[in-house]
Amino acid sequence: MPSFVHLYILSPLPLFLTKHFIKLPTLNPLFSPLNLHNFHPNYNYLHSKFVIKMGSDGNDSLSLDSIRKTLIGLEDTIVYSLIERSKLPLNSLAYQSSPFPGGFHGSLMEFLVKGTESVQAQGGRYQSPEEVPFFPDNLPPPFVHRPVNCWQGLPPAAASVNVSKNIWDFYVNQFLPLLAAKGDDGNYALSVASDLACLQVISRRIHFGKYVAEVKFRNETEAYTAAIRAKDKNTLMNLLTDSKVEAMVMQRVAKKATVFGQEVTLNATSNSNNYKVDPSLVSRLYNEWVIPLTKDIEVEYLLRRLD
Ligand SMILES: O=C(O)C(=O)C[C@]1(C(=O)O)C=C[C@@H](O)C=C1
Repeated sequence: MPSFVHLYILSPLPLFLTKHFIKLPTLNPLFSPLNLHNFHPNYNYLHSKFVIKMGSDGNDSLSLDSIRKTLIGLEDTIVYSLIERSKLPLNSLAYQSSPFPGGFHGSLMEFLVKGTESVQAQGGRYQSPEEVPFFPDNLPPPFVHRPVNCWQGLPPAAASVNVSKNIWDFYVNQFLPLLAAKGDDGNYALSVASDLACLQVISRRIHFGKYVAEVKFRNETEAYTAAIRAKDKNTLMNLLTDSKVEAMVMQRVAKKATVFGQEVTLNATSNSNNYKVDPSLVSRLYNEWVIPLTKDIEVEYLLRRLD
């Protein structure tokens, strides 16, 4: 004997009511726990193991070629971000420590970067090994969890190495005065926003060295294992160094600076050697800081690879 409840469920009435009168709460799919736990995109169900995916960059397998493609893509972003920062003068007041209302003591740059990182951490930014905050202490927990959890496959001790302090120091104290012209136009917050864009992409590029090191370790496990066990930094550095690739990288970034940074005018007689950012400075950035720090990250990663 069908009850009233049965009739109600079987009738089109619930559908009609839900459609027209009852507003179900719509959860942002980013925050839904279903997004996290039902299905793990890095899990290879056929072979029962995690495979490392590279996340947002479109390359989803761990090979030297695919990682180098990502590094090449990041070159573009680095050159564009340098072009943006070079439009503003140095604005050195933004980098000098002073007391702020509310008890904060530091530079305007530190103040703004800490605040931005705190918001970005909540939005789920620092959840993969290539995304490293400059001020990791007391960051709030994320309320967005990235579904493609690309750190799953890297050994946690090795994945946690970072050179953020060195990146910050060379950028603020050595590189920025070469990039930005002397002067002060009062656009402090804008300058720092541009700095942070530069710093974040440079840091991402350098910390991608963790994946490079992982692939190199997998390709030549025996040789790397011996050097790791002997804690032999020099041998590790020699094993991972490819001077030809380094030379190509430096040439390519200089070329990108000439192509992306040329003045575009309708006047055929304009001076085509007037670049927005000096190509030799971009090459120098890579030669003196980006490549050496990437190699440091690779060595540090390898030293902890077997922990
Ligand atoms: O492509 C590699 O094999 C890397 O390790 C990256 C990189 C670089 O930073 O560009 C670093 C070390 C090598 O000597 C060559 C290039």
